[in-house]
Amino acid sequence: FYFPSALPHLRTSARDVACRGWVSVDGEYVWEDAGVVLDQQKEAAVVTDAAEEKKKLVPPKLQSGAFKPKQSLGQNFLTDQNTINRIVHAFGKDATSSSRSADTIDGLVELGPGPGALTQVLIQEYGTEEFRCIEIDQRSVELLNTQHPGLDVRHMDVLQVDYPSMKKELNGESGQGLAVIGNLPYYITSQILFALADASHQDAIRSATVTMQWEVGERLVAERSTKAYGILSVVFQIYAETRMHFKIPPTVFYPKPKVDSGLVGLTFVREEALRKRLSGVRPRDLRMVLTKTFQQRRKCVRNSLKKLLQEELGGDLDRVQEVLNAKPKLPEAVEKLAEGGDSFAKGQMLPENWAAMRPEEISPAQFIELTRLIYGDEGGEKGVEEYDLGGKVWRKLKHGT
Ligand SMILES: C[S@@+](CC[C@H](N)C(=O)[O-])C[C@H]1O[C@@H](n2cnc3c(N)ncnc32)[C@H](O)[C@@H]1O
Repeated sequence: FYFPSALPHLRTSARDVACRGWVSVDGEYVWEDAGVVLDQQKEAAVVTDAAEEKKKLVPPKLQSGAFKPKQSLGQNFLTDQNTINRIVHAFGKDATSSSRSADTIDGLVELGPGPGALTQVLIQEYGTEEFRCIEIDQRSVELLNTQHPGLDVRHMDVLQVDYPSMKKELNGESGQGLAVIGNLPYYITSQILFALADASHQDAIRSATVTMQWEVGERLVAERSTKAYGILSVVFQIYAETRMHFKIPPTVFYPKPKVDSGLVGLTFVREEALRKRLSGVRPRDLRMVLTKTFQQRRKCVRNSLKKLLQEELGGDLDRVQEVLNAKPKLPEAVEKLAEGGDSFAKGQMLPENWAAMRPEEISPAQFIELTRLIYGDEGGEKGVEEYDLGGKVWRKLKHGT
């Protein structure tokens, strides 16, 4: 940032453009803004090129002293317009990529808009009609209501959002699903992501473009046999296509976090495709297998699953041995998919020595087969097209009723 005192030689207007930023006053940070910005933005309205218009935006001004960031709410506000624009651009790509047919976004949800750095660009690009914001801090709700009167800002905890209802509200039963964006509060990143996975059981989520601590992002996109590979990798690589867009340094936030961040994009597979991937395996059984195996990631799955199997099979040791020596076999439907070239189904078969493998060596698709060996599947009455995938499987129960 540049500050007026450092730029005495500039013409007033040029200096005013440059002198916006956080300045320390009496040991407290306040947002300094020269006041000519709004006029300049009005002038910019004559520029017809949308990208050019975005460049003219500046992160929102906060009333000095009125909105001190709260660490307890994970408040690290974006202060760099270029980063903000890049995040919104990546969001557009995630929300319209491959697995969904329409390329228009008809339900947009921002999680934790704070003072509205992303919000104002999103409004410029997509309008307010099909846009919802979820924010727990009343100060931000008031600020956004004043600045964007047409916008629907809900004062609530992001972990209590009912995404399927919101999808119905915004785009009816048959819509494309919600496109989610957020510079997330890092203290609840994985709970937010798991809530999205749960909502995707009802086809409510189309995509999520979210910032997070760099290391958490690495786990989401990690390949097997790497240090970062774990439960997050398995779950989200089954439920979505995941990508790391770019690294975000601490310097573009106020206050600066102690860690690097990353922007991660998830394009959720549609419910129908998710059912094909799970092929009758219940998500809650998968969760149990993942928890038990990754709890002891150095051990082979034979050892970590023995106890689970004993519990499940009422202590019958012969049955336990039988399952641990079982030869994997794909269900017919999955075999057909694999023959037809479905790349997920192709990689689903477990090798014969599966019990001697460590969890980090087992791919997301193979974890589905491992779960089938332990728990069986819903091959029964309802068939794989209809069985209940569950409402709150992945997210911690303590966060909801
Ligand atoms: C990292 S800040 C991002 C703010 C703004 N989007 C930006 O980029 O400058 C996270 C935001 O999430 C909000 N938040 C924190 N916990 C929340 C919760 N449980 N439910 C809803 N919003 C929450 C904070 O108040 C804050 O505004």
